[in-house]
Amino acid sequence: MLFSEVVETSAAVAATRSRLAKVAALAGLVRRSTTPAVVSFLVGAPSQGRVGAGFRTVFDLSVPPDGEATLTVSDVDEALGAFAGISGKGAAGRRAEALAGLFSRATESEQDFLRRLLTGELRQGALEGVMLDAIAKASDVPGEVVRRAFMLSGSLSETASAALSTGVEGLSAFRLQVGRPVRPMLASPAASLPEALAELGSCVVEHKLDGARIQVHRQGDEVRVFTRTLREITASVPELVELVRGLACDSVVLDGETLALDDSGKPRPFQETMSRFGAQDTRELLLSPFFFDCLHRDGVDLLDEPLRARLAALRDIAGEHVIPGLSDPDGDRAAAVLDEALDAGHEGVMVKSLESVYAAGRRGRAWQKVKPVHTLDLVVLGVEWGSGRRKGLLSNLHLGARDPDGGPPMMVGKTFKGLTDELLAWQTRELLAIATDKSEWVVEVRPELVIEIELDGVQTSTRYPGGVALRFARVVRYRPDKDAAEADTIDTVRALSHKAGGAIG
Ligand SMILES: Nc1ncnc2c1ncn2[C@@H]1O[C@H](COP(=O)(O)OP(=O)(O)OP(=O)(O)O)[C@@H](O)[C@H]1O
Repeated sequence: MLFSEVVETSAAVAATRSRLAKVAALAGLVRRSTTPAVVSFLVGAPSQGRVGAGFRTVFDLSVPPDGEATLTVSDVDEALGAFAGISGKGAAGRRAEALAGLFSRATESEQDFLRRLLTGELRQGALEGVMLDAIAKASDVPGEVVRRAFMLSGSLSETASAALSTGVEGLSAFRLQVGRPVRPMLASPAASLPEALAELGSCVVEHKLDGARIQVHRQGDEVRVFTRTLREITASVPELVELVRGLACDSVVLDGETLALDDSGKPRPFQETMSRFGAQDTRELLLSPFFFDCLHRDGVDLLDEPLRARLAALRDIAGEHVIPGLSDPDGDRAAAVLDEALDAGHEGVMVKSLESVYAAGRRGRAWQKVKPVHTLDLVVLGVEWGSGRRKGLLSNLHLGARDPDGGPPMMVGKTFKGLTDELLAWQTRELLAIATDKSEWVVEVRPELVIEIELDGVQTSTRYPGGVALRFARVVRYRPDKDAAEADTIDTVRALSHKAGGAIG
């Protein structure tokens, strides 16, 4: 298949706002291609990862050739694979040469696509859901079956190949594999604790800790740790690896939360926990794990077992490292668990149906979160230069909600409240690094950074494109553990405006 077909389909998908049209265009291409790379290219996830700003000079130097598109998808896939394999002395120069070689064979629109693909500016992160529908359509397999296979494999191209070649049978054979992370099960907000209890019936009420999600896989002595976005962080968290190696089992997959505690056992700020996952080694701050689920134990998959059975396995294996919780409490005792969690400095509680299976990658009603403070995770679209005490610093943030159909995020408000001096300095540095346009007042940025915003409510607005605006928004923190494809959608924001007077709390 010619690479230009991928480029054209991508442009067609970007140009339409209709989800059905996007699915149809993607399905057409997936049906005609046998190369898994097509799927990765279309969702903007090249297998060799992204390149840094240094490569911009290569892009600038490459002269668009005249003439026909001749590059095939395999040509590009091979070239990028070879590029990723270059390492050692003088690697930077040789990598630049390899890219320049690829670019010299590409047409102008292909060069533009490659440039955006490699720098992460294709902005198609949210296309994942649309692509799953397209794979289902292209292979004539029910969407549910495709989605489950993807959640278990974490790979869109693997899912697409299996769907096209072996259909339902092949996809149903996908199993959890110890060592390969699965998409975490997610929670929905509860209206209130009593309502969650009434809706779920037999349930467990657990502390909701404010740390970072971890998924731990152990096979024999080998332990691997992954984040919420399935990024491997094994090397950064040796104390967790050591602890899991000491548990009494041969193989296990555990889901949980990790955070740094202070001497009195209270959680330290979220930023400090996240700093352990970065490039810097800040190991003097030890992380503690709190597990809340067990997906596999000694050769047996537990995903399809009810939570009651998974928790029994978890308590057996992880004992003192299990998150505090209470099964089948009455209303008063559940309220006491919530008070206890808040007193301990945690966010609230999770209420989970004890009969529910582990729905990987799904945000259903089986897990409900109860927190007194309402927050949204939004994408930073731009930021205004500060004045007075904040002169020289990027201050007033432009906030966007995700378009669930893969379009660009929609602005829903601005805020400069809640930013500490430290955060102001940090965001000035980080936002300038991803700037796409700078004027005297505003710096526009690539919509990549997710920020958690506390708000009093949402009101209808004619000023913003989504028709809604945040009321009294303030910054809680940045969310480096989430990417833009996981930010809250415009539908979630709009739903808040339907609450009485738009006020929440
Ligand atoms: N007992 C618990 N059970 C499940 N998750 C928990 C628990 N305690 C803390 N968590 C964390 O809470 C998260 C869900 O709540 P919340 O919506 O506040 O977090 P989020 O990361 O903003 O959103 P989400 O993960 O739902 O997209 C989980 O992903 C997990 O990291």
